[in-house]
Amino acid sequence: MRVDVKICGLRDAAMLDVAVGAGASHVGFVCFAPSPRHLGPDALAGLAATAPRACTRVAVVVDADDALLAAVAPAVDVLQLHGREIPARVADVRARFGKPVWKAAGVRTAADVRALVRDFAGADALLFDAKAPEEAPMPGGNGLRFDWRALAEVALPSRWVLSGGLDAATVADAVRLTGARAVDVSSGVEDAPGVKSAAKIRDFVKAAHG
Ligand SMILES: O=C(O)c1ccccc1NCC(=O)[C@H](O)[C@H](O)COP(=O)(O)O
Repeated sequence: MRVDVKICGLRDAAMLDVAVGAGASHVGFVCFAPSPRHLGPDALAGLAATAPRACTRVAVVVDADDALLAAVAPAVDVLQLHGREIPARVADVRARFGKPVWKAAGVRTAADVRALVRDFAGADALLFDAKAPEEAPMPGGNGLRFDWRALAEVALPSRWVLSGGLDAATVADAVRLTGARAVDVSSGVEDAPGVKSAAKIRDFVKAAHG
């Protein structure tokens, strides 16, 4: 079975086309003002509308309130909550907005992974990212990797996504070592923060599928 690939942090139609053409199954749009990949709700909706139906559109938000979620949810297929949302908030967002919810969080140790799996059984998928440094302005999109061995010690749910510091050079090993069926990348397919590279996107998807 082909590994699902989410190219995250897309900001323009040209790179969206590259991602879709390369074979990405998911495309991600970040709505979080401190991010160099930030799109406001209108820009996000406009770009998401151009994605083909076969591609799953994911909105990435951080501790978003209902007003923001109401603005982005109709434009996408999945809401990725990438902040300090608690399990009850995940359940609330699922019920209120009628979209699958991915809970994303930074992990460092097997204990972190175990806690996430235990606490967020109600999420439609878990996205394991690297823990951001305390001083980092963003909880994700930092190009940082965690020790994938943390995943091996925990019974994982059926739907989870491997993320954090992946690139074309590492993704095949990451898939082989973790058994991931879905991977996510942002910095690893960029030339600079927020500036996607067509060549890196193509290389990443090819390596993930390889
Ligand atoms: O990408 C961002 O700018 C971002 C900002 C705030 C929260 C989440 C963000 N990205 C979410 C993603 O799904 C990223 O692809 C994921 O964190 C991995 O990023 P990277 O390590 O740069 O590949």
